[in-house]
Amino acid sequence: MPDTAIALSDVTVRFAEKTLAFDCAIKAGAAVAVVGPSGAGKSTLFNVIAGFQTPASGTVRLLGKDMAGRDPAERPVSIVFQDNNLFSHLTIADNVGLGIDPGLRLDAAGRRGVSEALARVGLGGYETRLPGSLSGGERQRVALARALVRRRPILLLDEPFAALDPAMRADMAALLAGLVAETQATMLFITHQPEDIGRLAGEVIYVTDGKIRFHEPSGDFLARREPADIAKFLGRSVP
Ligand SMILES: Nc1ncnc2c1ncn2[C@@H]1O[C@H](COP(=O)(O)OP(=O)(O)OP(=O)(O)O)[C@@H](O)[C@H]1O
Repeated sequence: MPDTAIALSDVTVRFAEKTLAFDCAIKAGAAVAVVGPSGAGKSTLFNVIAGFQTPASGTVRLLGKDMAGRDPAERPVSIVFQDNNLFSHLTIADNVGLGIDPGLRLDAAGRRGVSEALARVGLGGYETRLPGSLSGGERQRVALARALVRRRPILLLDEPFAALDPAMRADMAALLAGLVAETQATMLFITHQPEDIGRLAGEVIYVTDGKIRFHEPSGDFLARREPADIAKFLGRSVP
């Protein structure tokens, strides 16, 4: 596998009101927290990597290959959206099975993969239940199981902890840390909570105003006393 999992060079995204610009290189196997204020461009960065947003210019290379013209399904990426996107009328097993085949034509190995992924996220035995009977945290884990069955080497998680209470946040972080260690996936996750960085990330990308302002080891980021917006985010008193 190439050393660099994700490389964005001179990527720009133009919306009516603003232009966003991304440059970064992320090593294979890295666990990266993507943080920054609301509206900074974090989700757009994910959409560019996953192929839901086509850049106006620049190059997106994943695992050494140029992704120009490749649809999301053709990329080595799984993305878990913030609102987890489960279909309320489908069972949990079918919701996960969609990750293997959008037409839900699963053979025995596929069905076994679904059950294994559910067990992996702590939801063994939930196969026949419907999303409406699950808690927010459980639904989030179903979405994660659906991403896992796709077995893509790059995993993007948009606020995986948002719907979880503090104890469940710690459980989810431990689960994700175990998964990354086991699968050697490259994982990026968006969070608004500094404690998630220390739990899970080796490095931090700080996005503000449509740009990657810092990309550095988690320890360096968590020790920052400036600039003021990061000190505030980290809960330090700002003079
Ligand atoms: N499809 C779109 N059309 C126009 N503007 C957009 C579109 N998608 C995003 N934007 C704008 O681009 C900027 C970045 O949005 P983005 O959703 O990436 O931010 P974010 O950092 O993920 O925010 P949050 O933390 O609130 O989810 C925002 O100003 C947003 O309004």
